[in-house]
Amino acid sequence: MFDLSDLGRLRGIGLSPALMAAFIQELQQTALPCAEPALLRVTEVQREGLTLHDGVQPLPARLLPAVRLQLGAEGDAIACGDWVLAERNALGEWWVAHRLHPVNQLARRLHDGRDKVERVVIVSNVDTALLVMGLDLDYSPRRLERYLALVRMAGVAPVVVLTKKDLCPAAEERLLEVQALLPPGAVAVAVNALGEEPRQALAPWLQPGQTLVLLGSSGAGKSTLTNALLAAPVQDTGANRAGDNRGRHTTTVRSLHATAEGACIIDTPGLRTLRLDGDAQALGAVFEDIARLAPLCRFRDCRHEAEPGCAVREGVEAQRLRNFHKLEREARRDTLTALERRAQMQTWKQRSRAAKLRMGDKRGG
Ligand SMILES: Nc1nc2c(ncn2[C@@H]2O[C@H](COP(=O)(O)OP(=O)(O)OP(=O)(O)O)[C@@H](O)[C@H]2O)c(=O)[nH]1
Ligand SMILES: [Zn+2]
Repeated sequence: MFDLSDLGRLRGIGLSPALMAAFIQELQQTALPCAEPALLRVTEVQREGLTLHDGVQPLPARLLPAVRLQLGAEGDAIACGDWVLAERNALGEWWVAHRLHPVNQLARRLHDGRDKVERVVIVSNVDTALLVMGLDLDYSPRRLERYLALVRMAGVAPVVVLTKKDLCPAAEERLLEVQALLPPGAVAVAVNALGEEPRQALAPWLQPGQTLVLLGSSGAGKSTLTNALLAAPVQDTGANRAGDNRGRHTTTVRSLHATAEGACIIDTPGLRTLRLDGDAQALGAVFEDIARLAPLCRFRDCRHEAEPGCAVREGVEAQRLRNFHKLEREARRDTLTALERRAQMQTWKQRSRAAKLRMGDKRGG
């Protein structure tokens, strides 16, 4: 179906074997939208057009209206990181004919006045989110909890990178403090982002075909870290745009950088201001300690605020609980549109069905 010689190139812009397998499966169930589709990755979304990448060069493209309409009807949109099938017409213009199902999406909520919330997809198909936080004044376990929750609700694996280790005498203690906030299996590292350290410390997440995004406040060290991980330093990421491809081997689209190891980093402005998409229910699930203790509260519907006999207030650090409540309020305040609410009910139902099945398994075995 595809030219296999393309696959090596696509690997360099994030095509993993797992993604490829998912796409093949999807395409076995879908009629091919065009005769000779090329598999390409979206590296930038503009108001009118898109930039696609074939692993060698950026290609300006447009979305076929039918594709836009269909995505819109599903409350979805094309985003940086998406994989698509596109075809070139007789005029040499690229048109996107099909968007392949993303394995995950980081989305953001925008409030439009009082009662309308818009979901904006920022990036798709991400393997790892590097949560970047400086060990200087930027250091805030509460903010980190927020990032961890938001990223995990989107199904993206977090790795915490504490930068400016060289400037912080308490680096080791803070690393321990952060490790205590992590879900099982997640990792935090402390580095001096100005040196070679990041590449070694992050090697497990930089395998060829991996896609990473960096999240963190301004000044946390995201650009410094990106430069430390890239095949060749990008002097000024902002100046390195699509038109500047001077035949270099590495990708030169502004928002997608290849690392020395063959992973790719997506850097998109949308990720810099963060109010990620998520609901209160899902939030509860990613604060595992709270979820674990809640059934032990005296009242079934305990909100862990002022109720007597609250096991959560007893067992969870006050600041962490306060932060949880804050995030929860935020998630609730994001009033959902009717459409979103229906979609959400559907996932909740599926989830609780799956959970019941799991419980049944446990009891049975
Ligand atoms: N000493 C030291 N300085 C660092 C380290 N990481 C980043 N810096 C410095 O911190 C400043 C901010 O780093 P940037 O990489 O620009 O931060 P950023 O997260 O990209 O910031 P925005 O682009 O505003 O989002 C720069 O002056 C870096 O040189 C580190 O590990 N050690
Ligand atoms: Zn309680």
